[in-house]
Amino acid sequence: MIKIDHLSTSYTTIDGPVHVINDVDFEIYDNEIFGIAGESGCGKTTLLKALYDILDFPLVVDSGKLILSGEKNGQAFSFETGQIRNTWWNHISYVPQAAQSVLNPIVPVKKQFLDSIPKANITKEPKAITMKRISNYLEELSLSPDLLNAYPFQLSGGMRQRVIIALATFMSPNVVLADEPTTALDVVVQRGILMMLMSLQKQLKNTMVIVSHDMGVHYQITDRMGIMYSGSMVELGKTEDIFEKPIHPYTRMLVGALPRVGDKSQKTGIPGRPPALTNPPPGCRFAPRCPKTAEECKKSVPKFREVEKGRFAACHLLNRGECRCQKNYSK
Ligand SMILES: Nc1ncnc2c1ncn2[C@@H]1O[C@H](COP(=O)(O)OP(=O)(O)OP(=O)(O)O)[C@@H](O)[C@H]1O
Repeated sequence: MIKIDHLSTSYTTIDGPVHVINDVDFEIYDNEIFGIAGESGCGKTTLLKALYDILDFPLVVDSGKLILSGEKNGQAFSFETGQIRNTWWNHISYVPQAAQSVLNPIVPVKKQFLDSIPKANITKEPKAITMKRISNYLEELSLSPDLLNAYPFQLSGGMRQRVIIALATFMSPNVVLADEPTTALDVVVQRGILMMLMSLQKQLKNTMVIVSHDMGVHYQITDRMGIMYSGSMVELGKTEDIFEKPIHPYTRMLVGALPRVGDKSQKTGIPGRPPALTNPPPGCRFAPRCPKTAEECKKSVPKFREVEKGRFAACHLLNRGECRCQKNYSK
């Protein structure tokens, strides 16, 4: 499980701190695919970096912490912010954005695989055995072991993405974080990557956290999801509930903008733009774009709270019983 405990982070810039994650507080459970959605620049990648403990200058934690805990091979573990990096690959791994360009193009895949295995694990067995395990693992993922002798520049984008996912999951980490795993791939390859992630999660029975701005990706593979807006979590719940009964006006507009089979009505985007994180409005940050803005929304920040069991949202309208939407999207 990952507990995100009232986490706030900022980037240090010459013009002062840019507050990107603001009092984010939720849990990601064991054995689930959790999605994080939201417009470009809302802080999805920053949150994922914090989950992976890439909290290096200029990104700093202002308050709160993260706890990664669980059990692996019968052994309980618990790591906090600052310690999580000591267990990279073993308990948590990361498929970064634009992962296809993460592999060194002129180093054979085999060497990159071996380099990714923590030293403590690799010295326990002869290299030939490790290589055999890697080959077997690739075969399990329907990838040819011949890939190990290839250089990344010889592989297609989709194949490089599969190799990165294989690398990230080889040590059976409890948590795999994937940032936009299907971006920049054609739809057929995208589907293959999504299927690969889903079947890996079933096989490893671990937790996957998928960041994507593509609501279709969340609809297809996530069990629960969180919607971020301007550095905060505005809604969280089971994916099917988010699509069927969105609560927050932002989620309603996101879901309402999706094309549906048989629906010929013209789709409109969300008017306006998210506020600059350097100069956000007081109160609810969505208020300037919200069709239901009230005076209260302009003055105070709505609390992110449990609205019904397992369902969280941050909206003043909830107090007035107005934040409900008709069933409009079924899974
Ligand atoms: N190193 C940095 N210094 C200052 N600001 C940064 C830095 N990195 C990111 N930011 C700012 O933090 C905000 C959130 O960025 P982040 O990459 O987390 O968003 P995102 O939701 O993942 O966006 P995208 O979907 O486009 O990847 C953006 O406004 C971005 O400009």
